[in-house]
Amino acid sequence: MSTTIMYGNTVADYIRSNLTEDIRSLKEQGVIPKLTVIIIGDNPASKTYVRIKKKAAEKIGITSDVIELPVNTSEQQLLNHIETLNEDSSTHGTLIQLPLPDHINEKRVLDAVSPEKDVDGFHPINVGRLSIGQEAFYPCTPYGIMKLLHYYQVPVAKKHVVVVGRSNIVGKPIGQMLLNEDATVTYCHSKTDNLNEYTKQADILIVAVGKAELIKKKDVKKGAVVVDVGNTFLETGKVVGDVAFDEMIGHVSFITPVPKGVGPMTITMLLSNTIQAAKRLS
Ligand SMILES: Nc1nc(=O)c2c([nH]1)NC[C@@H]1CN(c3ccc(C(=O)N[C@@H](CCC(=O)O)C(=O)O)cc3)C=[N+]21
Repeated sequence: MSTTIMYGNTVADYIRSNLTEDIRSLKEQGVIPKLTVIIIGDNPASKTYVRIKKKAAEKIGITSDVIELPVNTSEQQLLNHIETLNEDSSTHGTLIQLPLPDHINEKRVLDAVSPEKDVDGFHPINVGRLSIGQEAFYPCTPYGIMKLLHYYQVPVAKKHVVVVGRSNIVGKPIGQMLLNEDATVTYCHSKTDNLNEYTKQADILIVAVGKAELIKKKDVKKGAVVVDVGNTFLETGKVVGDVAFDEMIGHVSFITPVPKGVGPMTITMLLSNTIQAAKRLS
């Protein structure tokens, strides 16, 4: 079995070069797309991600503002910042970096972002629109996975997709996007008994759990397509996914690596959503 590695960074470069065209035509109309990221506290992983987002935005010509707030910021202060951004016509996308500190209610905060500027696709309006197949901001990671599967021409209709993980950010929405493309979808999660009885049945296996190398060769059908959404920083500084990658080579038909797999696609779809927001708002 020959294994194709689905490189997100390659697809990301391709999509970003198309986005550059969109930015050029927006600029001709006098619109400079702008993304504002709010980060609270000093979680090192969050800081890394925010740095990656800012750099990627500026590289293709999206203005990027980062509002850094101290860890003791109150929920009300955060809501005030969000309200200011909702009213600010120079900002098209607002992203609240997660996770938030424990004293802040995530739901109230995400609900406060204007759905028109919700480039993360986390507002209930956008979640609802996705679930009934309407146009919406799609959450960046699952949206990026769909683009990756399309780019590598992986057929989805009628395939049995097994999603491991049921987060609002990845697991649930990727299942819905695949359902919208006529896949048969099974969700597994932390309370699923005998997980590998399900994973072994997958034509396409999406793993979004956050446990380093949870999924081994014995858990995956020969010739399956594997998408690894994990991103665990080991103490050695290495980043690994939820799938034991090396064992899968020669066993599966397609697989995403970590790093350079889903991560760069997430960032790319954030840029794409920001440009969409700028187009719709201007
Ligand atoms: N409001 C919000 N929106 C998010 O989209 C969001 C978030 N909060 N909180 C955290 C997660 C995580 N996330 C990643 C983005 C890029 C990489 C990425 O590009 N990773 C590189 C490796 C990173 C490295 O090498 O340091 C790669 O996979 O090649 C990973 C993870 C976005 N998230």
